[in-house]
Amino acid sequence: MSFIVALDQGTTSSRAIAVDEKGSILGIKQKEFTQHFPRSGWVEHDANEIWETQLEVTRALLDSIPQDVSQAAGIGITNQRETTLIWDRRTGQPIHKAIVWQDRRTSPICQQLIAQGANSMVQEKTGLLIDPYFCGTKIGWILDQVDGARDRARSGELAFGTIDSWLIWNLTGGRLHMADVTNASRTMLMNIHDGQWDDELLELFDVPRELLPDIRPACQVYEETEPSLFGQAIKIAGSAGDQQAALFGQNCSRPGMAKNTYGTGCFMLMNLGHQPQASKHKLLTTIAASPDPKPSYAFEGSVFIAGAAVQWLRDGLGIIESSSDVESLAASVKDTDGVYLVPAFSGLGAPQWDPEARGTIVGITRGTTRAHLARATLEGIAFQVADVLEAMQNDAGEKIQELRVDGGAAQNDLLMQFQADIMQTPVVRPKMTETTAMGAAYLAGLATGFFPSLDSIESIWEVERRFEPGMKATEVANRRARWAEALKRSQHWESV
Ligand SMILES: Nc1ncnc2c1ncn2[C@@H]1O[C@H](COP(=O)(O)OP(=O)(O)O)[C@@H](O)[C@H]1O
Ligand SMILES: O=P(O)(O)OC[C@H](O)CO
Repeated sequence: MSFIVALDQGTTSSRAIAVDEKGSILGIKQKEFTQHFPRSGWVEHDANEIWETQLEVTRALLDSIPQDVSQAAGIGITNQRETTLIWDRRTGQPIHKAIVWQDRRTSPICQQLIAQGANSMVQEKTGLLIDPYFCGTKIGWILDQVDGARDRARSGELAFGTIDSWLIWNLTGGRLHMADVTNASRTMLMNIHDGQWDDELLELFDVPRELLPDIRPACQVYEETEPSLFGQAIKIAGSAGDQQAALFGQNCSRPGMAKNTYGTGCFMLMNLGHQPQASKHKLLTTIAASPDPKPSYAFEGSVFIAGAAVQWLRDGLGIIESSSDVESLAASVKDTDGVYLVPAFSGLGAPQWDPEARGTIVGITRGTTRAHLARATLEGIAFQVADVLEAMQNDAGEKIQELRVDGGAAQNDLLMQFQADIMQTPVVRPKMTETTAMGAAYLAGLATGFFPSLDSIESIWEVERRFEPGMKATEVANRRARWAEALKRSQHWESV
């Protein structure tokens, strides 16, 4: 029986998953890797460690399943997006650690570009808003900081890539330097209307074209892996940024369908079909993953801190032992007793886009306990998501019928119920929780013919639980007004 391998290279771990033609998972291997925080607001990854952990889990997966490597129909890749890497084409060695999507070091450069009035051109071409989140200013930072890098970039000695590019480069032994179009749409260098690198953007961010990979569709047989890596060559047949892969894995195939992933951050995407609408409410327009050669688009609201706030309760405050303990602790009190927690630990993403915001807790009294803080943390995640949903509905001009959810924190029933209540929209959790990896597996499976058609994958998606909104409208309005006040107090904090 043949199978597909999905490589899911996330912010905190590298994973490999094998899937059969019914969409059942044959095996999963996962390994965490080191997070580097060299300064306040900086986050880096060692790209060699990313590749080594990805290779290790893939080999371990292939060893653990009964099938032989020769039965692997293809590999699909999905990855943390925007994380920026430059390496030497000759040695294959990075010239600097990868600058992670969460990193805020280029905030002053972004503010300068915004002050110059560059935002409207950038938004019109890329669907993005100028922010340190994206690759453009990160590439410039590395080229300016590493001795001789700009000259070497111009002479074609260096290669830039997001993590999809880096994995494919290594999987092919340096034969292929490509980025899939969904990842390329997050660099701030690609025009989403023609799917090409854009000269005006390259000039604005001072990025030499010689650095850049070829842009390829998300669903295509690109190349084969180096035979020595897994004992024999396997086709690399699909690649998408993890949030676009999750939208595809959640079967949000029709315009208006939306999903939200609760991982380190929260990422809500809504299918726009073939129409690249511009947001009026500070959402992003991005390329969606699709087997259709005609480009598909999505609105995205990116929230930087979600599950990471629960990790902070665990590692920073030490008030829970594991992330899942937050649910019982939060459920031990009936409400937050007026406490609001805004988890703006690395600024605010959508819909505020305020890199100067910082985390805030308001409403603390002598009676506040760790349980109230735990509950306020979960509610803070949900309020951010509700703000994004509202912006998305305003942009779309229609109500989103249901929100499909996935990611680590989507397992938290209390959070999901509060989410449905505060958005007044049903929340639907599927049985298959590995939607990101499944999205990559579907892309590779469709490109190789392993999955014969879109219909064959649609039947794989099934509901596990539906959370119906139950809170009274007056209470929702009151809670959201209080949240808006708390949010105001966190904004612009660094520049106050
Ligand atoms: N039961 C839970 N309640 C709330 N948060 C949780 C729970 N379980 C896991 N998390 C959070 O989910 C995140 C991990 O989810 P995952 O989807 O693996 O994230 P990522 O892909 O960003 O690494 C962590 O930040 C963790 O704190
Ligand atoms: O690796 P994740 O799941 O935290 O996702 C990160 C996003 O792709 C960042 O844009």
